[in-house]
Amino acid sequence: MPEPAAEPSATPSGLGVRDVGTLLEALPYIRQFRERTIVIKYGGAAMTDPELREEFARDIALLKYVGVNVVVVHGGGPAITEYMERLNLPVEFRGGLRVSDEQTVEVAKMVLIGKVNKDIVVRIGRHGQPAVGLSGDDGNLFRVETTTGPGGEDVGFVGRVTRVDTGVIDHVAEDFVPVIASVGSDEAGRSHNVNADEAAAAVARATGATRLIFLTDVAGWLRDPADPDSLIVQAGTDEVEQALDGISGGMRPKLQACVDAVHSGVGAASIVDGRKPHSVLLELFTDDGCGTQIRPAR
Ligand SMILES: Nc1ncnc2c1ncn2[C@@H]1O[C@H](COP(=O)(O)OP(=O)(O)O)[C@@H](O)[C@H]1O
Ligand SMILES: CC(=O)N[C@@H](CCC(=O)OP(=O)(O)O)C(=O)O
Repeated sequence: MPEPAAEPSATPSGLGVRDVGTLLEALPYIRQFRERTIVIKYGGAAMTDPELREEFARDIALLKYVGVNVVVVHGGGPAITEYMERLNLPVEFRGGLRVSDEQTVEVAKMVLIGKVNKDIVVRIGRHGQPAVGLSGDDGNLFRVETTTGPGGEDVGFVGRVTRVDTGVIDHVAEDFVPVIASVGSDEAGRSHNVNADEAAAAVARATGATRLIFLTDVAGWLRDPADPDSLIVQAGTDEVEQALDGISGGMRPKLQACVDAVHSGVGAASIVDGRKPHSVLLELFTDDGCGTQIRPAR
């Protein structure tokens, strides 16, 4: 069979005009985000599929390479649940937060810091940008306070981030990509489990980030959670606040985190589909973006 004819406008490298167009479209955004801080919350499906994990690491390496001060904050809820079940420990969520006794916090720390964090660090490093793993305890990064669920439910040792000391992030980010696991301690040194969406918003706020991006396992904020085509492409913080009471599951802490971040000066917060390869790059470097973007109220 004859070889398919090359696109008439293809260059000797095989790149077509359309690909060059994508690069040109990205250029003003690369310029806009150069030397700016962008916080990426990593979790959900993008973290469970090995191929997507690799693509994510490559995208983060690329961002650092083009001069973006990229900071990764990660969760790993499904991995914690898997280990809890292996250890025959009960798994319970209230208001989107894991009910965490002392043993649960211990498992969360082992899984997030020991396993998930190191996996991300190794992958980004293999793509040419050395990364450094941190938790809320490193360099006194987070101070937390015991919190309750959204309806005042007792959830045990779950922490609300009350202070972020960005010193360690600033030092690390000079040469490395900081990768932060969402655990921290209170004033008395007691370890707490922290919802990673909330940790990401706290980091974005404290670092004065230009953008905060959440990767998740749906297309974004859906008007109807059962209808994947009902994506809300853009919303003001006021619209999110009006809708919050009616939103269930993990989308609630995510949208709350978007609102908190934008209220505290982050330019925009986005929720993008982590099942789609390169969703972070599409959101940052294309005119159409990808997923839901939350902006200050008009
Ligand atoms: N209106 C909504 N739009 C999108 N997802 C929603 C909505 N309401 C509830 N959800 C649920 O929120 C989930 C995403 O939150 P979560 O599971 O915590 O994500 P992650 O693990 O990626 O942080 C979705 O898989 C979906 O089941
Ligand atoms: C208090 C609380 O719920 N902590 C979360 C921390 C991990 C997390 O948030 O992971 P995802 O972002 O992957 O959901 C948990 O234990 O699951």
